[in-house]
Amino acid sequence: MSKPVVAIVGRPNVGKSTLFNALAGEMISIVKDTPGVTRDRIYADVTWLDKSFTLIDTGGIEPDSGDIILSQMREQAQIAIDTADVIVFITDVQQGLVDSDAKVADMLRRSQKPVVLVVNKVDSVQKYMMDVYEFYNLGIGEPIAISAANRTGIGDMLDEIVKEFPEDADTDEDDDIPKIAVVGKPNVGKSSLINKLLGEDRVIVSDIAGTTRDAVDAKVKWKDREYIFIDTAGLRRKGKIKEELERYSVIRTVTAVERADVVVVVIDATEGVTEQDAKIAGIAHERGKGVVIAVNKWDAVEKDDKTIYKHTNRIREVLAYMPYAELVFISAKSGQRLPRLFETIDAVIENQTLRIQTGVLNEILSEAVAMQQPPSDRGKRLKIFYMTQVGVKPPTFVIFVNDKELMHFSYTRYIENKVRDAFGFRGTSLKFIIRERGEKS
Ligand SMILES: Nc1nc2c(ncn2[C@@H]2O[C@H](COP(=O)(O)OP(=O)(O)OP(=O)(O)O)[C@@H](O)[C@H]2O)c(=O)[nH]1
Ligand SMILES: Nc1nc2c(ncn2[C@@H]2O[C@H](COP(=O)(O)OP(=O)(O)OP(=O)(O)O)[C@@H](O)[C@H]2O)c(=O)[nH]1
Repeated sequence: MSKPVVAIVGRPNVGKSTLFNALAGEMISIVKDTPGVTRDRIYADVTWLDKSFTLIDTGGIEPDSGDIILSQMREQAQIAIDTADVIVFITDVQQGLVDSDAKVADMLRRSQKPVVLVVNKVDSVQKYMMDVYEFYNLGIGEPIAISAANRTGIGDMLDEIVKEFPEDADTDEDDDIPKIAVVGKPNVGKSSLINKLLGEDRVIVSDIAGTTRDAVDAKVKWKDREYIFIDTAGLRRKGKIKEELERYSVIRTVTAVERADVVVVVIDATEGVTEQDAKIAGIAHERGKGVVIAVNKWDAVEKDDKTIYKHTNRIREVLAYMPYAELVFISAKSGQRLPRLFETIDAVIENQTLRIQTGVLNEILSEAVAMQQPPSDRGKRLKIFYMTQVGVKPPTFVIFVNDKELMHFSYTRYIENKVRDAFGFRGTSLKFIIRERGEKS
């Protein structure tokens, strides 16, 4: 099941960043070791009780004349309507209810998306509670009073948010069909790839209306197997400044990746791999998705017998945090090696759901421990009791030890490599959880 997406919408200065940081700072579990992934306030992974979601900030409004603010708020709200499962509309009790709030509330109400109305800066309940009731007039439900700065009311707000999540997002009738997100920088050939897949005889089927306004999911059949391709191309929205465009395309990439089983990161061979490619691939890595790097426009590269090695090495270097990623050199234009792309996607799907028996895992583990002694600290040596696989997508393992503090990142990496040597797991990240024996799961 893909994680729900929650978007924050609100006027400038109502406290969106403060709220975002409060949520992102304390309750998120992020993988911090992905180089090349800058974390600004565009998105964060939040966990509340037993629920996780992706929080996005559609932000980026310049405080300016009233008219511009309103039009930008509409734009922001539209992005939220397009991409989110739940919208958090945040207002400010100290500024009071203003006209643009009412207009945006109308828009949100018409979208029929679940909306949680939040009134911020209620630093004192006594002082402001009467003013909070005024926000009922927006007609989008009961206002929840919070103070983002003091971190009060946040739990109640999160309760309301998670209540709105779809019971089980698996109600989709296409749910057994693997979902493949095609992501990448502008102009790398994402649309060309999807068009090629749809255009050839062996691949047509239908277009199904996507969940979002301008993303179209395409159902593709290849060798009797169906796939749903999630297209993120054509993210250019007219008349937008560069920064805003970037934010929008990050949001769209994150939400597409969230829905996908496997992510095809398209890069442009004629340009070579860049930091921006690393950032985009990092979004898939952090979310534990299957990853295939499609090196496109291979037809346009002048080649000698070393070209492919040079490209491979360079990509491995820039994407060093995901050595497991599969590489395929393709041409969306000529269709070259598209069959190979499908074969690779199939293999990655299989690896994402591969389960290894505990007995077999522990044979690998004892061999690994015998070959390289676990680390020790101040006379105390790490003891590894056993390991077991507890999940898939991505394959997740728990290693039971005597003392968590003694388990170094490098030793976990060593065990990961041994597991990979034995079982491959190409194309998928692996997750390791270290637990002390006796600790509850
Ligand atoms: N009194 C009070 N002030 C708050 C609270 N939350 C945020 N603020 C203040 O409100 C101001 C705006 O907060 P931000 O979080 O930057 O607001 P924003 O909505 O992200 O603003 P933009 O980036 O312009 O869209 C800052 O000075 C915050 O310190 C609160 O709960 N109480
Ligand atoms: N030589 C060559 N050119 C290609 C190939 N694939 C795409 N192109 C060209 O690259 C340009 C961009 O292709 P698009 O498919 O529009 O790229 P995109 O990633 O969808 O771009 P956005 O919509 O901006 O995100 C076009 O001029 C294509 O003709 C390829 O395999 N070989």
